[in-house]
Amino acid sequence: MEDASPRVLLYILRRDVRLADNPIFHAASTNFKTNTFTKPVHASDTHIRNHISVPDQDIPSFTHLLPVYILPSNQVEVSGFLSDSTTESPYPKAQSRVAGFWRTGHHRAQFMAEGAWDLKEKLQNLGCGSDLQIRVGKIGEVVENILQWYTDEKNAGRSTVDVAAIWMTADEGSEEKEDEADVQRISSEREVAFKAWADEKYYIDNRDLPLHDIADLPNVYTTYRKSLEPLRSRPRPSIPAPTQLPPSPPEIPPQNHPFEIPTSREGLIKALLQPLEDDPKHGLQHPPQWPPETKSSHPFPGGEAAAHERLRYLISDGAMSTYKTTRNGMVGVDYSTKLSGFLAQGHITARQIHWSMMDFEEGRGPGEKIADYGKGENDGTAGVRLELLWRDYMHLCARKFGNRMFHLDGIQDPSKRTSSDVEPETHHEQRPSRKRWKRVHQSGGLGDTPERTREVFGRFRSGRTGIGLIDAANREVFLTGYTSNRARQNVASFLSNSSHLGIDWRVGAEWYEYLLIDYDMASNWGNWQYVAGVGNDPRQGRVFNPVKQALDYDPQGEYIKTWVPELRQLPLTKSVAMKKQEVDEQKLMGLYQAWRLGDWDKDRLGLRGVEWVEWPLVKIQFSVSRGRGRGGSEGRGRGRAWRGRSRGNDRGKKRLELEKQMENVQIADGENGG
Ligand SMILES: Cc1cc2nc3c(=O)[nH]c(=O)nc-3n(C[C@H](O)[C@H](O)[C@H](O)COP(=O)(O)OP(=O)(O)OC[C@H]3O[C@@H](n4cnc5c(N)ncnc54)[C@H](O)[C@@H]3O)c2cc1C
Repeated sequence: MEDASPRVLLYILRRDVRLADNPIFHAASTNFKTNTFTKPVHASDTHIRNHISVPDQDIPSFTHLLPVYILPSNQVEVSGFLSDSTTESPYPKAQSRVAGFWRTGHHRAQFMAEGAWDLKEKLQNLGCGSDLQIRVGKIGEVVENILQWYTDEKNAGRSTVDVAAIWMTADEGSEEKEDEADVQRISSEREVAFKAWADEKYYIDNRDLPLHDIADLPNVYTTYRKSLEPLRSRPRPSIPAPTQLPPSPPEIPPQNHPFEIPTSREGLIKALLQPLEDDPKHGLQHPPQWPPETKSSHPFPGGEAAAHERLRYLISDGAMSTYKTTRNGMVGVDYSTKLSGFLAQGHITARQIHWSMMDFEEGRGPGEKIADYGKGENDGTAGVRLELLWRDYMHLCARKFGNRMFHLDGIQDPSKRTSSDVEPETHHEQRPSRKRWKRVHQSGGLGDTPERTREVFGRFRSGRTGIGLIDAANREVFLTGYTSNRARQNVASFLSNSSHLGIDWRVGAEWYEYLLIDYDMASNWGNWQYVAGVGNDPRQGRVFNPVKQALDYDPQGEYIKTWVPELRQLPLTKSVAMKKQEVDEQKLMGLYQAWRLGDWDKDRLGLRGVEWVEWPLVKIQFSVSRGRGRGGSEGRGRGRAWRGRSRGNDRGKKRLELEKQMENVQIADGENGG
């Protein structure tokens, strides 16, 4: 006679919070006894894969599915979930290693909660008894508690449930790998089958890469990209969303003491945000304030539904097709896709984005009114694919270099490099000596003091350095959790480069980890390293001149005025003839660095005596002249020539020809540093 006891498949979710294109949900659906799998739901129906080959021995016999989304206590502060406010959390605070910031801030915490709740509702709406459980704690401990609870209940005669297997999706970070190893060990100790599934949220499936060993990954993105072109033919088909799943088990283990899981989306958000409210100012004397009439560039809630809504909009409104010309923008919602947060949490996959673009390119699905509809790959969709490959590349770099990503010198240890690490055409065989940074807890040996470095870093975080572009970007990211790639590059360069602040780049990366809605371990730490010049790329970092960059990418001062409202009333044009206005170069330079404003403007704007105006952290000498070529050189966006030829760049070019006189960068210090 068949054993009638419920057999549970336990699915531990981390950054795979979606129903569609999720191999685990798909396998649970198709291998469940009453398999009634029917129709997929998303636009890429034509490119779906209904059968994924999983060896039979990997599929346990199960009758119920228990999906559990765990908020890991080392990355997300969980003390807001304590059932009794007088109890202490058993876990150390989820704070960063170097600067001690919370590791997950408001913006991402809320986005994650929204994503989890969206999936919970999706599962419930399948109407087959499925649901998502949310738990907090150390992942291994949560799993152990679940297994122990079922054992105890069975021993006490209150339940007949057995856990048949544990499945989870592998992830790249070292902490994630440790959690996976813990779960595997616990499974093995308790003789429960375990399977770590490949993470399928990337553009090119790892199993299709032309790499025998991760050590073979080229250290230069361009080399990697060229080895994979044409990119459009690379992604695997996506997997449809199941319409039916095994039900949740009859008994479900509760959240372990001393925590309690709220029963509403709002309650979940509140519990996540509560510990962060203790110090809403982050120890900053002047935390950024929301500027009047300013809208976020990232107004999207988290979740699979919102991700697909955004994707559909990008395609049907044409923003995907114009991406190449708008991607260097900084103001508004549609200059770039804003899909990064969804990708980071696994609310959507890169190949789903690819297949939706493919539908458009081949004249299927939404977007009929757009000129490029049905005309194959266009500059915009090709540009998005290139970016998605950057994301893949960062994640592969994380695999190749592992924990070295977090070290001050990154992976730039000459003794560990081989000649094949060097990009042949750039002839950078000679590695420069190690870089040094000003440190926040001890002197970096550069005549700096940690007190002064902390003070400067505080002004940087507050958006009060005196450099318009940097201040706008830092205020924006603080208030919204998002800022453009262009802004991020400038900010990272400004913090870490010795000709500007020269501060330990890791505290910048930690600050971003805290703030970013789209924080992704590999993309964040990889990009910071890349700009700081400690990454695998042979060039020694990207030195961006934020004044020249503002002129190229914010030629009308729109971005700076959006986030630094103190400068909004500064007129940037002057009359040169009847009805003829011309850019007032002097004023524009004053917008980019307010110390350059004349006394009359300072008085009029109420900026006289204001610290970031009168005592900027850095003064960049930069002048404008007519009819002369641009001088100097600087980091170009990740070496992609076309990125530099932005819309803003062309406009700026028409109006102004600049001569860069950058040699004279002064780091304001001591008495005039404020
Ligand atoms: C210092 C610094 C820190 C960063 N931290 C993160 C991070 O934590 N998480 C993150 O997703 N991106 C990070 N980026 C990369 C990039 O800035 C963001 O991915 C991008 O701005 C997100 O906006 P979007 O979705 O509109 O991007 P789009 O321009 O629309 O690009 C499409 C997608 O491509 C991917 N992508 C684009 N550029 C990069 C890149 N340089 N590296 C990796 N992936 C890329 C993203 O997934 C993005 O959603 C960082 C960049 C810098 C310079």
